[in-house]
Amino acid sequence: MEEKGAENGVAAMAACYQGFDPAEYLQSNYTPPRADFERKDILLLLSLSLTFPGDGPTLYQVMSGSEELLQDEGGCSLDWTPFLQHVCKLEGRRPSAWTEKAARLRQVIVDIVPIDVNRPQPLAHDALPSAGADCLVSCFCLESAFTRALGHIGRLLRPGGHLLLIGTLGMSYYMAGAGVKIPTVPVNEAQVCASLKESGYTLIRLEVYTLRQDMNVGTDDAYGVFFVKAMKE
Ligand SMILES: C[S@@+](CC[C@H](N)C(=O)[O-])C[C@H]1O[C@@H](n2cnc3c(N)ncnc32)[C@H](O)[C@@H]1O
Repeated sequence: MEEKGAENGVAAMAACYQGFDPAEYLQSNYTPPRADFERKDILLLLSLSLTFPGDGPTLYQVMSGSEELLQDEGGCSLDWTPFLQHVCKLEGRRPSAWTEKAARLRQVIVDIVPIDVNRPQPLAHDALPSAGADCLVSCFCLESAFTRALGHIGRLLRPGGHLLLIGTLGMSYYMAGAGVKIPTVPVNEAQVCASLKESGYTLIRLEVYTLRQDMNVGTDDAYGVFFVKAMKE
């Protein structure tokens, strides 16, 4: 009975995501006031970047981890150039190095594979080396089933491997397109820590950023963002 309920929940969520509009999502979350390179307090959001589960339409995660792409091969509307330039700056490179970084990104992203964090085995069994990945990076993707999803993605990591996680605090929904309201599980800092522990991770570092009033753009009800570095036990 419980299993059937969970299956229905997953199916309902999958139906919601049919309406996910990448252009709207990027406009709401990756343009000012939420992404503003003039403001020092927001830049933290971009400085912890590397990738993995549920990247969706965004690329900022992979810019530092390897060294987006570019406008518009997939019909995506956001110009990632300022993000690339900013990551170069954070890394101490000259801003003009962004073109090299973009080229390198194209080289090192070898594949994009489907993942479903609701499944105990989220990736196809041969998508990763059998020992597991050294590092997983997940940004704003586990909110639909936080603790369960944390446990599932942990199976992709080798023991001693690292998890870099970014997520929202207190968010019960977000708008992913006109009229597309996606329900999420609101968590607070204590719940994040407890879920990590329950799922077999050792917390190394937790940072919290409280969203400023002007960053409430009406597309979700989050009060903050957390950044976690953790190790799989
Ligand atoms: C809020 S968006 C985050 C997009 C992007 N990672 C970012 O940092 O802005 C949520 C993402 O979670 C992905 N997602 C939703 N359900 C998922 C699931 N069961 N497994 C993996 N990813 C999922 C969606 O495709 C979407 O890209």
